Parts: sequence; structure tokens; C-alpha cells
Amino acid sequence: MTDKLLLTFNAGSSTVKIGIFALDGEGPKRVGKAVVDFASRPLMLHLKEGPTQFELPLRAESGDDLADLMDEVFSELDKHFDLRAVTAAGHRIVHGGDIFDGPVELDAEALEKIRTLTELAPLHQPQALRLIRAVRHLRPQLFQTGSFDTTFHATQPDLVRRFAIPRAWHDRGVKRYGFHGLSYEYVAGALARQEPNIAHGKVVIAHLGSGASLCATENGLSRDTSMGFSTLDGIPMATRPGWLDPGVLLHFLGPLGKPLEEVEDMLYHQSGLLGVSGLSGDTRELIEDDSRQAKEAIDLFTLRIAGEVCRLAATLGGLDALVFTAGIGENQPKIRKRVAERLRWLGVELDDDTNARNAVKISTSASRIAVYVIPTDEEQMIVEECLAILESMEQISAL
Ligand SMILES: Nc1ncnc2c1ncn2[C@@H]1O[C@H](COP(=O)(O)OP(=O)(O)O)[C@@H](O)[C@H]1O
Ligand SMILES: CC(=O)OP(=O)(O)O
Ligand SMILES: [Mg+2]
Repeated sequence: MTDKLLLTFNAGSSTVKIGIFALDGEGPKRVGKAVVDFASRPLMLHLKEGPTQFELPLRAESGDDLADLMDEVFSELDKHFDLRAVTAAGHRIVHGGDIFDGPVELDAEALEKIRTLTELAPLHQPQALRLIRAVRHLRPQLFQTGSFDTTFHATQPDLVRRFAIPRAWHDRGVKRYGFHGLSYEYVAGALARQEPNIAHGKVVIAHLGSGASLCATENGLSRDTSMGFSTLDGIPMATRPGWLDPGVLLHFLGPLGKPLEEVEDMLYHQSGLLGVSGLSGDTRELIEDDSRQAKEAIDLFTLRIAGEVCRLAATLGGLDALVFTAGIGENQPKIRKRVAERLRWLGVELDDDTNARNAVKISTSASRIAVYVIPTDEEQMIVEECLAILESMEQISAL
């Protein structure tokens, strides 16, 4: 008999990552993954079944309705996995605000609450809602759950979540939430399994993907993070600026009279590595490019990352380890090296050989701060949370 299957959907800023997991009695095991790449034309589906990789151009286009696209994606997946065996789907939802303190079943009430948070994460929240609707359209009876990026940061002290603005605004929810929580939870867990003594200590995790942030953890719990109220804050990203003097926004919206939509587009789509280089938001292209602008974009990126490590170390009152993760953190030795060079005064020293190989431990034995590369797996967190809800519901209905 076919094992039961669970699907996960991770709607990021430039891709939707789909995980296919089998339930074999010992918990969910990944049997496949697929990525819909929204940056390419035509849209591409990269599908991996075990070690075999397929590159499939898609006929459907992205838009406000993803039903046709997901119909096509499901047909392709069905050629490799028996989708009749799918019993549930779990989704990554970037913003849970103060409303959600853990994963939930995506019933009508939950969806309406998620929708109210759309304006706080306009790049991510609508895409997740479109996906949920498309899956519901294709499989009306399928059990769907949502896992939130913000939940992991609930352990932060109130102080670090505050902006220095009148208190009433904080009480109305204008505060720092933090994101990439599913990734941090996974990486903190993986570090605890591999290096339990280090994981108990003061650790900064750098999630460097298209969207990027850093998180300060102690005992595996979030204590501070670089992203704040929205996914724009913190370090520069592929197309987002990271922290910006709010006076710049007043300048655009006031004296320059720029429309809000234009400013929003600049902040979410035209800034960061793309904005500074004028070339690309992808570090793979920038690192190979000899132009002054490309070099400046990488220099600014690494300068801001190093600065953020120091700020987070101040929150923690020390630093035992630095962990790199996500697309850039896992695969870009040159970027890790430049960050490490800026932190040499703090006692960070990388081993060139292990760094070049993307090994787990990349610091020298003399380094005062241990440095690791730990691949993240947000989909593993989503599937575990989805399964936990599914099992608790099955237990309730068996009573
Ligand atoms: N194999 C790789 N080698 C070098 N860089 C990579 C590789 N894979 C991804 N990256 C970098 O990581 C970025 C995407 O990271 P990822 O974590 O997948 O992003 P997101 O989930 O935010 O869409 C790319 O823009 C690229 O700069
Ligand atoms: C929160 C965020 O920026 O997510 P992503 O990195 O997936 O774009
Ligand atoms: Mg991501």
C-alpha cells in the first residue's frame, strides 16, 4: 500500500517551495521536493524525486489566481508521486502578528485573520493565501494547516520588540515581530543535536536567502532578531534595503511627492543587492562580476551582516557561535569569508578549506567563536507541525 503523503508549501519572495513527505510510521520522511521559480519566463518547475532532478517549463502564468498553475503543478507531481495518498497540506505563513502563537488548521476564521495581516507582509502573505485557495479549489476536502514565521520569536523580551515611539502604538501592535522563525527553529534544533553544548550558549544564526535576517538565540530560544515590524527591516536583501532612516521615506512621500505604490515597489522590489549593483539581486552573479557596483553591493551586504552580529551579541551579552544558513549562507564561501574577516577583531577565524567545502564546522580550532554551516529545512518544520495538528484532531475524534 502507498504510504500516506503530506505536502508542504513555502511561499517565499521569489519561489514557492513544495515538499512531498511520506508517513511510514516513524514520522514524516521527505520523498521529493519541487520549486516553482517565479523569476523565470516561462515559469519553471524544478522537481526532485530522490536523486533525480527534472526541469519542467510551465504553461500557466502567475497571477492573482494560482488555480491553473497549481493544477499543472499537481499534474506533474502526480506523474512521480501518487497524489491520491495526500492526506494533508501545511503552509508557511510569514506573518502571524499577535494573533497566532502556534500552528493552526486553516478554517475560514483563521484565513480571515491571516488576511488582516496582509499589509504587514505584502510580498508573502497574499501569495500564501492564493496558494491555500488554489489547493482548496483542487482538493476541497484536503486538511490544511498554517505554520507561522513569527511564532519562534515570541520568547523575545518585550524590550527588544519595542520601537522608541509613543507607547500607545506599541500597545496597538506596532512593534518588532521578526521572521524566518521556521528556519531558525529548524537550525537551532539541528545545532542542538550536533553540538548540544554550543546550542545552550549564545548563538547568532544568519539566515541569508533572497530574504535575509539574523537571530540571536540562547538555549535555542529567540532573544532578538534583525527583521522587525515588516520583512523590510534589518540587513540588505536581494531586493529589499534592510534598515533605512525613516526620514528617507518622509522625503519621498513629502517633498518629492512620490506615490505610495512607487515607494513600496522601490522598497520591496528595486532595492538591496539589486538596487546597489544595478545588475542583479543574486549573489551568484554579483560575486562573479568585476564591476565597482557589484563589489559595492557585496561589501555593503557583508558590512551590514557583521554589524548585525555585533548588535545581536550585545543583546545576548556575548557570543559563542555563529551559524550560516539558507541559499547564500549554505553555498557562498566567499560571502561567509568576508563577514568573518570583518569579525576577526571579535575572535572569528575561518578555516579556508572547510569553508570552501561548505563543511558543518568552518572555524579554525583557534577561533574564539565557533562558526558552522547548517542547511535549513523550513518544510520539515511545517510538516511536523501539520502532522501534530492532524494527530491531535484524530485523537479527539477517536474519543
Ligand atoms: N547553489 C547555490 N550556490 C550559490 N548561491 C546560491 C545557491 N543556491 C542559492 N544561492 C543564493 O541564495 C539565494 C536564494 O536563497 P533561498 O534561501 O533559496 O531564498 P528564498 O527562500 O528567500 O527564496 C539566491 O539568490 C542565491 O544568491
Ligand atoms: C520573511 C522573508 O523575507 O521570507 P523569504 O526569505 O522567504 O522571502
Ligand atoms: Mg526563504
